[in-house]
This record gives sequence, structure tokens and C-alpha cells, in this order.
Amino acid sequence: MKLNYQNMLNTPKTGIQITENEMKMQFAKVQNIIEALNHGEGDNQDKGVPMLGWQTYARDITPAEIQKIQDAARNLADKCDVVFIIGIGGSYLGPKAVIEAVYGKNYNDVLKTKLYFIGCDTDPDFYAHCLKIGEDKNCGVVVISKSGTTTEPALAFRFIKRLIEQRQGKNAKDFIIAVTDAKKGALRQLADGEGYATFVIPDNIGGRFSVVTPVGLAPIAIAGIDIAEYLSGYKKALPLIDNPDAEKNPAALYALLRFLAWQKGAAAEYQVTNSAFFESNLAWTMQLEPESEGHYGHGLHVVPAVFPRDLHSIGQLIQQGPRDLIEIATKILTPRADLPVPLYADDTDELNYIPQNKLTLNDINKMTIDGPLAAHYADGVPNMTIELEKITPQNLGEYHYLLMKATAIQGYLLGHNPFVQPGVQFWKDKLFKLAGKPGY
Ligand SMILES: O=P(O)(O)OC[C@H]1O[C@](O)(CO)[C@@H](O)[C@@H]1O
Repeated sequence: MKLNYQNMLNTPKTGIQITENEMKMQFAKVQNIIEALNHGEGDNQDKGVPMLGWQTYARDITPAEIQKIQDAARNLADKCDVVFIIGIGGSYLGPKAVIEAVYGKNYNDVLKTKLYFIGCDTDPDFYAHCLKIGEDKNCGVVVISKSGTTTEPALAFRFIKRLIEQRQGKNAKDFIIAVTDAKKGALRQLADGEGYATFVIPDNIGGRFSVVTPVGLAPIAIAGIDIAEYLSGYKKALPLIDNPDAEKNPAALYALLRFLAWQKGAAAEYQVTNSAFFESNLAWTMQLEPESEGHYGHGLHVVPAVFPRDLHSIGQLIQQGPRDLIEIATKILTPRADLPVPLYADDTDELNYIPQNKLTLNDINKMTIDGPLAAHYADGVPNMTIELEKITPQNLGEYHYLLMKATAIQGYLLGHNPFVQPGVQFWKDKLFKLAGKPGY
């Protein structure tokens, strides 16, 4: 994993301008922030609990706990044709990002036990579709909710629970895994009452930082992905990402450059990639960063984009629209399989220059990041690139820790606690009121 940030500096023309000197002037401050995070200091509490457990979870989880998750996952996958993963926000984006990065968006084409994410919307058509899929099949569910009272996943669980009960009768509980709080909350109460297998979301880890916990681990294990490998990548990143020397720490540089760009008027950040498999990781980032930094008028809008696809829709705006944006690209260097481009004698489409220049499809795919980023920079869009050698569970673990630490650093640079989300509660309350929930 490598961060290349030269294109964030000295942007030509009219774009956001950041100099190396401005960056260096902040290094001491960033160093203090990293030390504070490493030592559990600073404004980091949610309802009285310091929310920094994601920094140590991968290091502290025991082999026995990993095995327990793996065994429960295998057991459920083996006896089910379909497993529904229920969760919303941080309770589904992380596992979806890992599963899609490993198998692609059409993961069900390669998985024996089909996985469906439900509970992050309330569309009756989608529910009907899922219930139809589950009809006459052995279905299981992993229901993920720290609070247990989030409307969308709680609703979904009612429907899926009923579906499972109709087929399995009193054995239904053996097809249900709940991932929730250790002691509190409606789902914990239900799970204990009904005897579901459970895994704990630690008190000191919030939803958007929870991919490293059973929130992420249980579903990705059901998909057959090696969770020990994911955790080993996350752990491997700790010394690099916890390093207080800002200049040597990619998370520090990432956060600092985003912060400086925001200070200088950036309103939006395009999170881009050249990998169709990686797209859901951008969706994960789209919660992680805005939910952490969108306080007191702070923060950047995060716009996900897959290149080259989305260049053919939003490319004009990026190139010549308002100069209030930056781009952060995640470039995958080596695909699982590279393909030579077929040569045709007639060359009607004028593509023979590609194989004649000894370029493969992957060479072109890398250029669909490099070329457009250079063009955007020339027109005033600062950008930086995270290079991932390959998509592997290990590299995904590293990448997630980089982004989470950067998000925490960014919150402290902005001067607020990045681990709370009072604004989310505000609209949730409005919805409760509309629906006539008692007490609202
Ligand atoms: O796990 P819970 O309690 O259902 O919360 C789900 C999600 O809702 C949010 O509060 C808002 O999206 C997220 O922070 C969280 O990840």
C-alpha cells in the first residue's frame, strides 16, 4: 500500500492550492493528534465510552475467537441455500465491501450459499423479491445491529425471521446469528431470549469503524473468505499507520491533505477507482468519512466514481465544473488475471496499436486512472492515489485501517469528536414521529 500525493500540491491554474510548506507546518500538530489517538486521549467518547477499540481489536482478538466465528459461519453456510445479511450503515457496508472486492459484484455466481444484503432499505419490491428468493429454500440470517432498534434492519429481521420460522419451525433459532451489543439493546434481549448464536460488537467500536469486528468478520467468513488473513493485513498496518511521524505515515498525510483542501474551500471529494470489484469500498468510505466529519459545517461530500465508467457521465464536470473538489484514487496495480488485447488484421476500430505497443488490458486499465487524473490536475483538481498491489483480504485489512485512522485524525484536525453522529439521530427522530412511534 502506497500513497502518492504529489498531485495534491501546487495545483496549476484555478484549483485548490496547497504547498508543501503548508503541509510541513502542520506535521507537529498531526504528530500530537496521532499520539493522542494511540494513547486514548482527546475528544473520543460516545455516551461516556471512549470509541477507540478499532485500533486494537485486530491485535487482541484471540485465535479461539476467530475460530468460533469461522465455525459458526461455516455451519450456517453449509446448511443454507441462502443467507440474508441484515444491517445498515456501518453494520453492512464493511462486509459488503470485502465480499465484492474479493468475488466481484456478481458474487452469487461463484458462491454456493447465496448471500443477500437486506435491511438497508424499505422498498417493498425488494423485500418481495428477497422473500421470493428464499421461498422453498433453507435460509439463514446474520442480523447485525448494535442498538437492535434501527428501524430498517429491525423491520427486515421481522420478515426474514418469519420466513425461516415457516420452514424450520422450532429449529429456526439454529439458522440465526445475531451480531450485537454484549449486554444492552433490543437485539441482545431477543437473541438471549430465543437462544440465537451471537457475536459481540464491542462497546468501544462504532458502526462505521466496525468492519474489523464480527460485523465484518461473520459475513465475510460465510462467504468463505479467510478472516485471519483479513485481520493479519489490518494488524500489519498498525506500525505504519500508528506512527506519529506524520511525514512517514500515509494515514496522516491523507488526513492532512484532505483537511488543507477543505480549509481552502474544497466542498467535494471524488473517491475513484479503476476496479469494478472495489466499488463497494467507496460506498464504505462514503459513510466513514462524512458521518465522522460532518459536524458544525465541516466536511467534504464524498462522491464515489469508477473509472473509466463514470468519466463518461461526470467527467465533464470534474474537468471543467466548479473548482471546489479533490480526487482520491485507489488504484489496483495487479489484477487476478490480465488479458492480451486481440489483434485484427483489418483494424477497423483502430485498436491494434494497443497490442502492437505490447500493452495488455490491465495497462489500459491503469491508464484510465493515470491519464484522467493528470488531465484533472492540469485543470485545477488536486488528487492523490492509494496504490494497492492486489485485491486480497490482507490488503483490504490494511486499506481499512489506513482509512479509519485517517478519518479519526481528520476529525481532530477539524477540532471535533469524529466518533459521534447526533445529526443522524435528528432525522431518525423525525421518521419515528411521522410513523407515530410512541414517545415521538
Ligand atoms: O448497528 P445499528 O445500531 O443498527 O446502527 C446502524 C447504523 O446506523 C447509524 O447510526 C447511522 O447510519 C450508523 O452509525 C450505524 O452504523
